[in-house]
Amino acid sequence: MSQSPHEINRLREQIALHGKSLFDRGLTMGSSGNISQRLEDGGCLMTPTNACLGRLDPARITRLDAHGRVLDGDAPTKEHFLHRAMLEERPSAGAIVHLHSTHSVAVSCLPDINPCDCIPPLTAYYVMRVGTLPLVPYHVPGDERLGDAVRGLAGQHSAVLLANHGPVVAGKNLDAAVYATEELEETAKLFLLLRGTNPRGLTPEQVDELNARYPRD
Ligand SMILES: O=C(O)[C@@H](O)C(=O)COP(=O)(O)O
Ligand SMILES: [Zn+2]
Repeated sequence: MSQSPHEINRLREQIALHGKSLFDRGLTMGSSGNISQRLEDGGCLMTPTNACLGRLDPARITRLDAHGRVLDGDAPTKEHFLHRAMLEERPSAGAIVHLHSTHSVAVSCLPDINPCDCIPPLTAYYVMRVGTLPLVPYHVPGDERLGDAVRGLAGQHSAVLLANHGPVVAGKNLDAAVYATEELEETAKLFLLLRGTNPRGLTPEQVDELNARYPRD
């Protein structure tokens, strides 16, 4: 099964619209960040490498087939391994967002975070959208080993934090992936604001109740 050219063009436009919105709000800078969208034929759309998310040309967004071969558009993001790993390990995910959002990156550089879960469950919405957030050990951007490291975690987690780099977040569609990335960034800001105050987070029972009532994709 595959989508019509009209539907694929609509998805390309959605990527460009979300990219501009994220960039305009300072959630990623320069040519940092990348977005992917699963297609029904097993392929996907990805933002091109070195492209500014604020000025994406929908026609130049890369389309890859199910084997990762470029069908059209510019050369894909250097993080194509990472996006493909996340999409392959999370069949329920329709889209992936990676940003260099400042507060999330700041958390990814802290020496004393829990690598199994970098941000505690401070709010209900964070638990509903992100859940647990493991830290992926540092690798050079675009290194295939980043894809392997993400592959090991993506089955269990819809979001991961690349050490000294930034978040990678999956959602059932692009809207959901963007909203979850935004929620992660806001919660990272809260976490940094609250550091040193011993904040009261949600209890394990409260987290369990949220997970039962609002399962993530
Ligand atoms: O941090 C990096 O270099 C990449 O992860 C990134 O954010 C932008 O790379 P491209 O998508 O290849 O431009
Ligand atoms: Zn990056």
